[in-house]
Amino acid sequence: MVEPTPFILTQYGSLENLEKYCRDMPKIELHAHINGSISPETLQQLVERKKEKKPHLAQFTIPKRKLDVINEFFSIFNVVYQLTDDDESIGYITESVILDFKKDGVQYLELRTTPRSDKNGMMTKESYVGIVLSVIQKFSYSEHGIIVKLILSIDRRNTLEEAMETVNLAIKYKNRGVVGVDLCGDPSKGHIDNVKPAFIEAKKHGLKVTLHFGEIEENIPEHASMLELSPDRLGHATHLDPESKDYISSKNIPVEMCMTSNVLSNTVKNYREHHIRDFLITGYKFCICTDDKGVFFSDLSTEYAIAASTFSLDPKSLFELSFQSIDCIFDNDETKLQLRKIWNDWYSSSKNSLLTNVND
Ligand SMILES: CNc1ncnc2c1ncn2[C@@H]1O[C@H](COP(=O)(O)O)[C@@H](O)[C@H]1O
Ligand SMILES: [Zn+2]
Repeated sequence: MVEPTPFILTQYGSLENLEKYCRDMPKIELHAHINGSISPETLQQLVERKKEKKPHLAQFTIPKRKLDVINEFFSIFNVVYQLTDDDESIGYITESVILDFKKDGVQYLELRTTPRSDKNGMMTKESYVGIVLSVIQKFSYSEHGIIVKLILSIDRRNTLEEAMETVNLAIKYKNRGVVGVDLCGDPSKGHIDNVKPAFIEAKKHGLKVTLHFGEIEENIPEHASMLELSPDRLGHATHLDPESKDYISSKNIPVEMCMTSNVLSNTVKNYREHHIRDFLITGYKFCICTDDKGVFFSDLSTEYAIAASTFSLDPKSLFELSFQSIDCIFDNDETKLQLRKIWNDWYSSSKNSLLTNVND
């Protein structure tokens, strides 16, 4: 994974130094699905809570392996959702996921999640959003050193009615932490056109839009329709047709890059062939993200370390990548200014000897 290449050893001294540098550096996470980001420890606690009522879940753990095809990935959520099927567990996982990111040095976090209801009407999509937001609102930069915002996800299998319900919640809670909407889910199911009017409605109300885009080659025929929505960011953008490439470069659309997620779900062969390579060459904008740090066992600082060792990125280049993510956030310009100051202060602080060496 993180290789101690001669470049890394020259630039950072050791692998441990690289990992420490990546942890200490202020970071931004813009592509993290709440239910895919639950740590193995938190998942175990959920199993303990539920196993009396649901004994079939007692042995559940997330398997650590590379998938043959990405479709296999989504069945994991059939089980995870049985562990997170009430307001209390949703609040619990939201808090633990935020604390995990904070511990890893994330200072601005956009979580995303698909509102769900349960069969008995105890949890509604609105109560789901309400509980996630109530946890998010507990965190402030002045007190906790992290800003957290929310994106509501629409699953590709949703009907237009379901998608509209999610967008209406996003509109209702726009000034209470929701900054945008997302299209996610099994890329081999559904079609953008089934839910497109919901995204048009979201845009009309000033919400930002991000779309999982080109995760598999079969998604290419949908690209033109997706780009008509003027998305503010794209997720993955692994398989790009020439028109999408032109669009991304001419409009400078940031792409959320999730290396380990792509490699383990087998949409990218290996780290070296990850399309970050092309983006580094062309200068297209991207931000390093995790996608599902719980399912893929890789936190954001590890993703930065993997990028450094795969593409020979020195400390200054890594910092610049993190700094560039500030331009990609969905929150307002005031927050961007605040973050730029925090990042610049960290950069100029002499505390980080690695960076000082590089600057000298
Ligand atoms: C691996 N690449 C991916 N591609 C597409 N959708 C993904 C995904 N990883 C996760 N999700 C989406 O996020 C949901 C879980 O979090 P939430 O219940 O929303 O918090 C999954 O059900 C799936 O729809
Ligand atoms: Zn995703």
